Amino acid sequence: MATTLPRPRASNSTSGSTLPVLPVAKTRKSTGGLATPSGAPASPRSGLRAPSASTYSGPPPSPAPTTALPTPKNAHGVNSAGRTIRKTVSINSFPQPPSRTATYPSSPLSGSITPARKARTPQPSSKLAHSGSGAPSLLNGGADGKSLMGGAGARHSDGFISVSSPPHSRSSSAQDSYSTSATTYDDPADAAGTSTSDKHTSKGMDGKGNVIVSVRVRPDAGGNGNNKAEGEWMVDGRRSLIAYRGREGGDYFYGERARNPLNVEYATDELLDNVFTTHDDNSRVYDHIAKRLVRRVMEGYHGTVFAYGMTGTGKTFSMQGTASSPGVIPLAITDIFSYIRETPSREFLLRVSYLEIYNERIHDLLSMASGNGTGAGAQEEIKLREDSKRGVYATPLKEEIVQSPTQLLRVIARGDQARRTASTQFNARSSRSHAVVQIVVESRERIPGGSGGESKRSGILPGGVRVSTLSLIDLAGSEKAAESKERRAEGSHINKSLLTLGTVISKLSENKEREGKGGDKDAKHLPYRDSKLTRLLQGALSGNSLVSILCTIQTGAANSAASANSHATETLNTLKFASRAKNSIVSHAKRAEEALGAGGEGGARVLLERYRMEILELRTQLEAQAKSGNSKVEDEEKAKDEEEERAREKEAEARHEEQMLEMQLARTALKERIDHLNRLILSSKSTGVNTGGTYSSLGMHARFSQSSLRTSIATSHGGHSILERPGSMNSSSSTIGQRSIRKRRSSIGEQASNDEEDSMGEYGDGTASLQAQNQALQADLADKNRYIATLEKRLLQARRASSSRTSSGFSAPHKGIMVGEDHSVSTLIKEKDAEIAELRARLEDKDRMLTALRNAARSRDAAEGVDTSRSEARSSLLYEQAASPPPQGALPDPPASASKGQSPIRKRTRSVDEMSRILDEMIQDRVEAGHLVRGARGSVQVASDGKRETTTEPNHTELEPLRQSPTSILNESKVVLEA
Ligand SMILES: Nc1ncnc2c1ncn2[C@@H]1O[C@H](COP(=O)(O)OP(=O)(O)OP(=O)(O)O)[C@@H](O)[C@H]1O
Repeated sequence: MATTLPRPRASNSTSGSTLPVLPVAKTRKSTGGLATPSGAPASPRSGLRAPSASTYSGPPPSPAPTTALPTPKNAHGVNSAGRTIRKTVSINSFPQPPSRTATYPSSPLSGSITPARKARTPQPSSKLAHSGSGAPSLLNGGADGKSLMGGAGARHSDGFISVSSPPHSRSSSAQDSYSTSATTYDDPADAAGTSTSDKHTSKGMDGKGNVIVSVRVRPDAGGNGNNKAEGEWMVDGRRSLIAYRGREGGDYFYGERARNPLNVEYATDELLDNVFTTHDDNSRVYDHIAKRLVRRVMEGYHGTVFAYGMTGTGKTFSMQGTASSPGVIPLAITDIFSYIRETPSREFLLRVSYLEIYNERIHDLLSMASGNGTGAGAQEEIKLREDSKRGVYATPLKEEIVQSPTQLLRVIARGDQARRTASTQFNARSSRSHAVVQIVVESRERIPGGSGGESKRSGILPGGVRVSTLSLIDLAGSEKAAESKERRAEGSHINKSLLTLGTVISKLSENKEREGKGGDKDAKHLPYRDSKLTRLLQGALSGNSLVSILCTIQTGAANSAASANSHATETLNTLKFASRAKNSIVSHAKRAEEALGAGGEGGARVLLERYRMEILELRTQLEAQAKSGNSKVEDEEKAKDEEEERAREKEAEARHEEQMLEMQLARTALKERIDHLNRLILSSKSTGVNTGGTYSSLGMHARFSQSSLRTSIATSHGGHSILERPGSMNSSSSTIGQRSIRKRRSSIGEQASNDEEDSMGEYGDGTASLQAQNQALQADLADKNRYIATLEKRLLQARRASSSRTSSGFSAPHKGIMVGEDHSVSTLIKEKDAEIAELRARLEDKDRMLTALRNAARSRDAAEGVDTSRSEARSSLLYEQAASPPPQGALPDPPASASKGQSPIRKRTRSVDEMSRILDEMIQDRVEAGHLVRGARGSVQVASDGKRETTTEPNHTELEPLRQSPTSILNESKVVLEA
């Protein structure tokens, strides 16, 4: 837009300008003191405080702006009260702007100012007449705005200003800053004739006026800017002026003065820019209209930013922006998180909701499936409620807690997707609903010391939770009747709600006017409930929050004159709305009170408090768990150790038991063995067995073969002839018989003194001797049987133990030991089996011996009745057959009487012979089997060591080693067990 400002004229006449005098709007009363009369009492500076020297460390402040400001040549137009009385003002009345290259002080709204910049003397631009007021404004005070996008955007307000955005500085405090609240709009409130300056000064005195109204001009789509309609408009961003030269034209001034006595940034009464030209980008717009407000919200104030304007004029573009030029919403989000990052003294919780009002119905954009509101049908109806703490709010509404800018942007983008848009005559993607993003900021003070302190929290915090809300609203655009029915229906709802908004603002203005006049307390009814939009905005409009209204217009128009006219009318309506809003909304926003605990505004809604409590609770639980966990772990370890110990003990016990059993078994076996051997020894010493032993020995002799007998005799007697000569069996037998008798005689003789009975039995009563032998053998048999029974019992025990050990041995960890033990046991069993077999064999022998003895006894009895002569003959034959006289010491010569008849001695001799023969046969069997070796002098020996055990008949020779060294046998058994 090639708007050029006319050169300032000497007088601020309301006419005579190069441009037609702007028509005086009905409601418009003053331009707000566009020209500040020289020395006018209503100087914007009035009431300003000088920067505090104590707080200012930079270069000396610039001279008082008033001195720098050119004195307006016409002081008229301001009545005695300082109120602008001009109804209209021609743009020609503006002072001559400085040259295009003039550098203006950076807008305080656009960022912090370096001391050098601060010290800069206001340039002529600041001398421009304006209607800035001195009303302090929280929104203007901070003035730390700097474009997050780099802030390098040059101001090309119609080519007049080229100012780089000052560097961004978070450190510049927005607190306690003030700004003038200015309006150029002659609204009804000014009807009383008070000068704008005065009015704003008074506003500044009462601390109100936290409202920013800005106007943004959208570039023409064609970009030529040469059409007639556009030519009727003049936009001076530097002076925050929009002038229309068409019908019902006028000047609309939106400038403000920034004052910040507490902050050196704004040492002077600088003009704040609230009119954005087609060259201003989103970043700059954000810096001026929302940055400070966002900061205030972070500090605990409620804030509302909304874009108002005709369809297609750039509301959505300003609020959302594009990827390359983010709008108010994304930039606010960035600033919110920057603030959190740079405020370590507090902790924050953010939750966001996003709703739209479409056809007078509220829809939750975060609960809807994306796709132009297609999911709306499934939604529960959302209603507006009001309570004293929260004001008016929509419910039920989904709120999402967000932790990063990206997350927050994503949530909002999701809502955007669900928002209803449609193509209209003026906008290919026209928003068909009012969209409200609400970001709830909860914050609370943190205990100094960071996380370390946090961990020491006891749940009692120094301050409560502050809850503030930032509402970012993109209104649907007002529009003329559309062609489509649907669009018309939408349009009528949109228009109705916007009309209600306008009405509310008008009435607010009227009320304010009444209040100003003092008396009329019957405030006009404010029709907030006439539309969902006004109802939702009720809190903001009634002054509970800081408000920034961005009105978007488009000066260019469609080609036709008719559309140009209607467009101009719409634009003028927007401008009027902006002016009225500026003047009527009186914000008395206060920092939200800190809710302590679960009370206050927060109540259940203050999630920060709830989460904090929950965290504390969980932390306590965690600590308790950790403690119990530790002790549990300790207990578990202890229990485990104990269990292991027990298992080890058990195992050791079992092993010990087994070992004990083994040892016991071994001991028992050894005992048995010793007993057995002892029994054997004892039995070998017993009288009967000893007798029998002689008997046996004789028997064995009898059974020797002749050859062996011969050899034996030859060996024994040094080759006596008696053995040399071949003899019959009988002779041999006789000889043996003689020898046996002799031996027996000698043996008996040896023992005669010890055992008379035996001697008697031998030589006196043969029957008695046989009986004794029989008894001895039976005793031996019984002994053997007992031993067998014991061994069998032991064997059974050993087998049982072996099977139990084998079964447990597989599960036991020490299988090797068990296997070894099994082996030893099996060896033992084998040994026992062999022993049993041996004993059985012995038993058999004994049986046979018994049989033989019985036979012998029977033979003796029979012999008693046999013919004596025959006996004698046999006897003589016996003696005759002997080749030589019996050796000395052998059988004694038969007494003479014996040969004379049947004497009992003879009979006995015969039966003894019989027995000897039988015994000889038995011995012979053994010898032939290789078990025995006939020794010299008729003794027998075990054939070898290995066979000693298997000797069927114990005799002196066999038992000798046992008698000598029973322990050696024990050792031998032990070795067997250990194998
Ligand atoms: N300042 C600007 N610079 C460049 N393009 C702009 C500007 N303002 C608006 N536009 C463009 O104009 C078109 C309409 O803008 P936008 O949709 O923001 O209008 P609107 O006021 O939201 O309309 P509606 O009320 O119908 O939704 C878009 O294509 C947008 O990119």
